[in-house]
Amino acid sequence: MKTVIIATKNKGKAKEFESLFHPKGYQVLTLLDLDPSIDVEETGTTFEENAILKAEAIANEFGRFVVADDSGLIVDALDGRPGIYSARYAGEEKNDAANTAKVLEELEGIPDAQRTARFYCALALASPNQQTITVSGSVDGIIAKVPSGENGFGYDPVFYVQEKGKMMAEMDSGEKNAISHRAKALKALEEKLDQFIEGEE
Ligand SMILES: O=P(O)(O)OP(=O)(O)OP(=O)(O)OC[C@H]1O[C@@H](n2cnc3c(O)ncnc32)[C@H](O)[C@@H]1O
Ligand SMILES: [Mg+2]
Repeated sequence: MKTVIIATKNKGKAKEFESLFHPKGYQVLTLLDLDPSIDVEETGTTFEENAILKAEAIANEFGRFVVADDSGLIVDALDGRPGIYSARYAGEEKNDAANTAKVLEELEGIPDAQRTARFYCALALASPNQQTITVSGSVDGIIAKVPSGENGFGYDPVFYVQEKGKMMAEMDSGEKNAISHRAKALKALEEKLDQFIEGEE
């Protein structure tokens, strides 16, 4: 079986990449499998820059091609926050519930019409031998007032997707993968992946 390395330590992302890559015939390995002690500093100012930093560092570490994901929640009423700081919004411990609570608190008193947001995902594909490629995807939503749903991760329990009439965390993985920012970015990457892998051989 073909293997793809994803430069992530986020369990929620890892699960989604598995369900997205398995049907394409790839086994997924993440830093959680390979070496959880590796930590790449996310010093970029955009999702793309951070995805490139992670992908290139891990590609150089393992000497082969790697995909990295940098993603987050962009809330219009918060001037785009938490944005690239989504993982650590409420502190270094990267607590999903605390991050979500902080966003809800900051949006207190803001009516539904002004609670518009989107998830954004930048993917970088890097290798020691080739020029790095980036792609992106996004999905629009509204920040709910009360969390609901057990599925997914991160801000999914407060991200209401109007076209589906439910919260992201109320969708099963198939439903989320049909509309998510990550799935859209991966679709864009898919078109370039085969050619990139040929360049490796
Ligand atoms: O850097 P890696 O190791 O990949 O893991 P991370 O959790 O630090 O990942 P990011 O730096 O890309 O930060 C992304 C954060 O944005 C949020 N996020 C991204 N995608 C999401 C999704 O599909 N559903 C809910 N929240 C999401 C969530 O809080 C993530 O922790
Ligand atoms: Mg991170």
